[in-house]
Amino acid sequence: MTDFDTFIEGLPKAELHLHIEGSLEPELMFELARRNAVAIPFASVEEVRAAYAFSNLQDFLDIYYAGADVLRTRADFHDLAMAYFTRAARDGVVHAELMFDPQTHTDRGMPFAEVIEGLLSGMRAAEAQFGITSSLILSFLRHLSEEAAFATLEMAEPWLDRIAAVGLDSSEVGHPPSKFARVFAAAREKGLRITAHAGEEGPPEYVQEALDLLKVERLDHGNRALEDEALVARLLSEGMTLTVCPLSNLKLCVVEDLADHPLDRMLALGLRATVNSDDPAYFGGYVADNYRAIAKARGLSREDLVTLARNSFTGSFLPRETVARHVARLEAYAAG
Ligand SMILES: Nc1ncnc2[nH]cnc12
Ligand SMILES: [Zn+2]
Repeated sequence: MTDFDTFIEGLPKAELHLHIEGSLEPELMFELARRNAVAIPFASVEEVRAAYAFSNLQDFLDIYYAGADVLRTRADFHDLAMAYFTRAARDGVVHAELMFDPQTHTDRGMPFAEVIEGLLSGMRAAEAQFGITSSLILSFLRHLSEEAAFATLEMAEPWLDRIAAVGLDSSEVGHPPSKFARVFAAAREKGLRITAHAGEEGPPEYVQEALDLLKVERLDHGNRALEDEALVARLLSEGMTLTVCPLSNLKLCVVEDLADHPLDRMLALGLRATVNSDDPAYFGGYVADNYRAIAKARGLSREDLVTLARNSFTGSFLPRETVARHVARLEAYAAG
């Protein structure tokens, strides 16, 4: 490992864009399939990995939702979360804001309580074992209806003090943020923070809608915002954080090659970009792999990496004082 790799792994960082269901490694998928007597259409871990060749977001989502079917109990969600934190600890993650998709589970008969209590239990165990703090982002599936999103928000009511934010994910094109304006207004009224996927495959207009109608406090992906100069100016003036996912962008063909990735252009423009893994079990890398891959592809400097890590704290939903503490520790690390 080079000094640069060691520097990346040791860099204290927050992960702000991670779908916990997307951290289900094929090995754990097989273990859970066996434990829960669920049939899966693959003979081996290698066969599962070979199936992970995607030409767009929908290709991936089809296999991602199918994979989640092995998750059947509270213990499964605990184990899933702990597997992620165990891996993230090695990558210098000190805080993670986990997205979860309740509808993927409640729609196949799992009680919301089992899902969230399993995750919360894994999050407590990770804090005790690794010192990693975390929070939850309840993500609505945008290919489903507004009514279904409202029902999910209602299910979450008893746990609202343990949910930091709501998000919006799944198939973007054809499901603009405007479809969920009323649900997000209700979530804001309940004191939840707001984020949403926009501009991954969808046009700049979807980013505009996420800002105007959902009132997002940060933007998941946001790549296509770069197509609109006025929108970039607005993101700059609002100090918006973008949760960028380089390996995801490569695997879902948002970019053809990492050498074409716009991350350093975002930084040069002054946008508050961060680096994240999105669905690491499906895209071939956890957060430090993403830092390494994009640093190599775009020739990022140590200073750029420190900026990315700093943005991960300032863009988090943590209280100001906690952010300041993390940033001070990061600056001390960067100073050597
Ligand atoms: N990259 C992504 N975009 C939209 N929805 C998702 N769900 C999980 N990963 C996603
Ligand atoms: Zn995502």
